[in-house]
Amino acid sequence: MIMPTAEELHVTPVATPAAMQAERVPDPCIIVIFGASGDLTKRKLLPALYHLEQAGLLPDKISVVGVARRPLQDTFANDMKEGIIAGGGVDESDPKLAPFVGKIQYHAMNFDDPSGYDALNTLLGQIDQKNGTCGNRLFYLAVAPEYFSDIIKFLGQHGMSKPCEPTEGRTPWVRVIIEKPFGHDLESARALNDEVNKVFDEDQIFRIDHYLGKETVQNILVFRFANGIFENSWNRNYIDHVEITAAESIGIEGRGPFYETAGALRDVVQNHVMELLSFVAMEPPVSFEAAAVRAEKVKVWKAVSPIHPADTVRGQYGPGTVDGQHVVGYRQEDRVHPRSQTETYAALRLEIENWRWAGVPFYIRAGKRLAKRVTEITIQFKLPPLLLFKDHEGEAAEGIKPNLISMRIQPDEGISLRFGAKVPGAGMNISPVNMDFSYAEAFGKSSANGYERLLLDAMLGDATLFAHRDGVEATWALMTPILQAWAKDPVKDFPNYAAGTWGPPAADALLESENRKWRKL
Ligand SMILES: NC(=O)C1=CN([C@@H]2O[C@H](COP(=O)(O)OP(=O)(O)OC[C@H]3O[C@@H](n4cnc5c(N)ncnc54)[C@H](OP(=O)(O)O)[C@@H]3O)[C@@H](O)[C@H]2O)C=CC1
Ligand SMILES: O=C1O[C@H](COP(=O)(O)O)[C@@H](O)[C@H](O)[C@H]1O
Repeated sequence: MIMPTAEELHVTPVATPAAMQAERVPDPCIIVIFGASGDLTKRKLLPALYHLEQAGLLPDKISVVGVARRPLQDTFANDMKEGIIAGGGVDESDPKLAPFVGKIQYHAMNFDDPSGYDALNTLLGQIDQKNGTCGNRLFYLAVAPEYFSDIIKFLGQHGMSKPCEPTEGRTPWVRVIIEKPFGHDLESARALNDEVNKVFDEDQIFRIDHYLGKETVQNILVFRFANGIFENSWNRNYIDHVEITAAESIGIEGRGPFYETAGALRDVVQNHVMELLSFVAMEPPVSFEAAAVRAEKVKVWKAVSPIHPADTVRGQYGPGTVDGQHVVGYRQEDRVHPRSQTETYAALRLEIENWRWAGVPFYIRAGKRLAKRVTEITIQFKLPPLLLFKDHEGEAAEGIKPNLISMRIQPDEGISLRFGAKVPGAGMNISPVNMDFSYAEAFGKSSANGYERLLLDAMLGDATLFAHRDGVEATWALMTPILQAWAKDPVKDFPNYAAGTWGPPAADALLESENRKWRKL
């Protein structure tokens, strides 16, 4: 039988989205990193770019231009080399290292000085001529959020936001990656979106959330939508509740001034945790194209009922012991106010009002200086309707526990399924056991930090794993009323948890009032 072609059927064939193509090498380009002497560039961005180079995923013709204020021309490349070695676990003798470092250069300017942009533009033009980077630019704003607007505005004013004319059949591109936090509440996020959209078209803008670059986060969608057995029970009929924990054992790592204006809700809940929530709760998208995935995520956030302040908990760490070391409390950290009201811990309960999730509580907690570093999503299922074996809990057994799926985002990346098994012996005793998948065991490696994948996607123009304007505003719409309620109601009991513990007792009470408990991690 002769099958009609897509054209004859009047359907547009769906190209494999860039995010799903195995071998993807971007066009020649210049990556311009604003904030190049900062912590993020050295610890994460340059090591990530180097890992891409090692994997053969960068184009041969690529240049990296670091931009910051201090005159670092003589030392910058070497500094970045050290960052790649330390942050990327790279051996100094790696033969690709020196040639890669040779592609990095530095441009000193003040972000608010217009003349610096003219000089930068000239430099980029010269690099194009010399290295054949074809006018393609990826601007990365690895800077404090107060600089986002200025840099965007000046790029626009200096004609740097628009691609140059196509030559030799090639259409050059200009893209911008904007770091988080994208705004500090709904109003400021909207204003920033407006400013950015005045200069760049939406398809040029890549709002980064590095959680989306993590393999384990992307795997939530694969687990749900590439397997036939889970999705049927992924709803209110079978699921009792969902927990999302993003626990860190580190403190604020010298970022006092930033953290004082942020706090846990803004720093990780509005972005990383909301992304996890959307992946766990979304409906299957019609394809893995950026627009389809983003649309389903936004539907989840918009379906969340307003979160009542009584369903939230704030915490701040006091002195304590982490990994056997005494650590200071938040208020004693460098450049933190001695009576700071900033929360280093946030927990909340929310519900998603749609057909799939109505009535299922989602409990979320995130914090610094907790007992251990672990990001995990737990899906707790309902007990079976008939407890056939309830009279058979012998001494050797732990009893009938609900099924759990736990997705370990990091560390020890993997997924496990808890179910009841018969304890060997004459009786009919039941104990919980686990079926476990570990990334390290299955694939011989655990996941990278997320920046590799996202940098590559931005160079390829694939925005699937980046936040869209609507999404950013939808998550801020959820967080802003909580922030406003907290601001009106100063806390009297901070610090209310000791460093190295699991957070304030009120977070336990949030679940206990509904006869539940946080899973022990
Ligand atoms: N660090 C991290 O782990 C993470 C950071 N982020 C986000 O990334 C962004 C950058 O963070 P981070 O690297 O920690 O910040 P840093 O404070 O370490 O770096 C700031 C950079 O901006 C430059 N800079 C500041 N003011 C000016 C100016 N007026 N003109 C020119 N350059 C200037 C500094 O240059 P100079 O040294 O010359 O002053 C430096 O290169 C922030 O938005 C942060 O929220 C997001 C996730 C994780
Ligand atoms: O964006 C941020 O994320 C980190 C946590 O990222 P992870 O990949 O190490 O889990 C957090 O420490 C930081 O405060 C926040 O700004």
